[in-house]
Amino acid sequence: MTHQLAQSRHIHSILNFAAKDSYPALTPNAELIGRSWKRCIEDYGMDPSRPRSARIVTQQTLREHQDSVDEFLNVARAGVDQLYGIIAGLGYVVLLTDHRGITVQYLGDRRYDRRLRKAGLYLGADWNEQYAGTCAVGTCIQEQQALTCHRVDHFDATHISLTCTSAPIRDPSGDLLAVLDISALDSPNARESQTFALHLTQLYARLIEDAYFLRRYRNQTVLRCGVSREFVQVNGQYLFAIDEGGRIEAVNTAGRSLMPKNAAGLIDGVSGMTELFECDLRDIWSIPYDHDDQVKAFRHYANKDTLFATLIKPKAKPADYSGSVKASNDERVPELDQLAADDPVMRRTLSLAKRLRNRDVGLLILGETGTGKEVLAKAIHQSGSRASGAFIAVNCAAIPESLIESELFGYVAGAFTGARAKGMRGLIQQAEGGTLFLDEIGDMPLHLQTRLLRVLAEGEVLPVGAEAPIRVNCRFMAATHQNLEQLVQSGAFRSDLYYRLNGATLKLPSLCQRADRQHVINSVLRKLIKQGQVEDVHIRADAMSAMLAYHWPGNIRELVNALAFAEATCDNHEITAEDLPEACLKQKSVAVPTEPSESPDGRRCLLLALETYRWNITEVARRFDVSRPTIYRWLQHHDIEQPRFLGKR
Ligand SMILES: Nc1ncnc2c1ncn2[C@@H]1O[C@H](COP(=O)(O)OP(=O)(O)OP(=O)(O)O)[C@@H](O)[C@H]1O
Repeated sequence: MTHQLAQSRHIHSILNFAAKDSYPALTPNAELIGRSWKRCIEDYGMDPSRPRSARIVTQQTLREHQDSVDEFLNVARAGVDQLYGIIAGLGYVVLLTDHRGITVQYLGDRRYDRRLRKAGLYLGADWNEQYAGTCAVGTCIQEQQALTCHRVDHFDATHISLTCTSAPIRDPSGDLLAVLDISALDSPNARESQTFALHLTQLYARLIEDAYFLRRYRNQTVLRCGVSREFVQVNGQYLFAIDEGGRIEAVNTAGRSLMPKNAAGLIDGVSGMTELFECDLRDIWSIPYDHDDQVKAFRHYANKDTLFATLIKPKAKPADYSGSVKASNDERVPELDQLAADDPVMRRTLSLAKRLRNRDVGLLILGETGTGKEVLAKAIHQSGSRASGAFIAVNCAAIPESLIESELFGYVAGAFTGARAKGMRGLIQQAEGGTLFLDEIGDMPLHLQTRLLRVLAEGEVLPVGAEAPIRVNCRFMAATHQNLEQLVQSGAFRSDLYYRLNGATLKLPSLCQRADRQHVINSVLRKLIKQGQVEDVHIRADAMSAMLAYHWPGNIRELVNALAFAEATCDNHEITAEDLPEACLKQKSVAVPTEPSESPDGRRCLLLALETYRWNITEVARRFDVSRPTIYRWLQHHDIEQPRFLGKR
């Protein structure tokens, strides 16, 4: 049959499907492929009689996608190379896409470059289902499971000679991180020819996922379990990153299958190893790290299966954290590392903070109120070369305008009525040798911005009433929840001061957007216990589920208050959902909505997405599964103006 004839038959069978709503062939994937075809027709409005050519994104877009999974790609490369070594001779290519379906790593035979590129089996290819129709990568993203999309399983007639097999790779919080795919331009008609491809892709997806898990938790003890004593050290499939109290910080996909879940699919009822296995803490810590027989047997509480476990040691900490000017993002810096677990935005923020902690560039920290801007500034100060100096925090919004000047710059004796007889050293001088943190910098009056600029530009301060300036040597960090660029545009903030302060921008996501919310909740509680602000309590799973679902408008500050409240009201040292403030139980998360409704939450949610994707309307449209015109309609509806300074994307 000619390719053209095959294409027109395919189009006919899809039109037939659309009329009858049943997938034609009896295949193991029939239901799943049928669901995807339906999405293509009904949700994405695709027309099967209009095949589309493969789409390769621009170099710039590709780089943005690669940058966002940079650390993961470094780990994955070895797995992709190995897999390609196995299948290259069989005519396959290997694609690794991010969770949005953009191919960010690729290996294929250079001799067929042109054909492979044309077919979309290439670096930068967009295999999102909404663009490419039913295909292995896109449908794997939608269905969150491994599959083979063989020849006429594809929706778009352009792809019906391809055979493609994909498997999901998840991050340690269980969210989809990437998709591993092997594809070939031509293949035998029989679908069974791809059974091996499916197993191989799933195996390598797991190996890459686990390598990334071990990399992310290399500074923590990992309990590795498996069903075979002999294989547990080389291929124990269940991984649990644990803290010194045996509490589970993270779990890989296989490990998650051992955990009890509630109706919403959230891990429920278990927060520590001793609740999962019939053992106590001594049993776990008595597994010898450096011994011939490093394996111990445990029984699972629920299914009574015996699993064998081994411990993987945390990597040793470097002897000296301070002093080195060059910090790589791999380096462990405890003050900073403890602020986040596995959230991509926080990882980028902390990696930048590590690189810049010993430099005197101005840092601008952006985030909603209560997201921990001051905590981050302090951690940077404490982990940097100015740690022996003072950390002085000034809230520009909290000091009355009439006092800011004298508070910041100080004054000399007799400078004004009511001044202290001996004069006063201002906060800038008090930060000598250390760090001055200017919180809510957007509230600084214009005339004081001019004076502050002089301090930053010339390194000297002129106290009120003084005749000669005094040299100062401190680092400046500033923070705001406002849009400083917009304030600059409107003339309310000096642009020269903005550029001085903004040597680098560090972003803090709101708590409801963070993928490591569970880690934040646990670490805030541990900190409160350590500081003696609350007694030693344990969070029960129902309370944890409620807290994970709540949208935390007051961010970590609200979390601190909620935990303190819950500890005060709970019995038996155990926080249950009933002990939480009422608000936590009423409102659910707005972090992953399907559509911004007319409510204020809908507006907030749209704004969050716009900010997350830096006003890239195409990305935001993709995020909500709608078209670009719909996003523009929503902007109009919610009266949201696109900031001019970003220009059109
Ligand atoms: N990682 C953390 N661990 C424990 N507590 C934290 C953490 N981050 C923030 N907090 C607590 O949350 C509260 C708010 O933090 P912080 O003052 O740093 O936020 P902020 O963003 O500067 O707030 P604002 O914009 O209102 O000034 C404080 O009580 C702080 O101790």
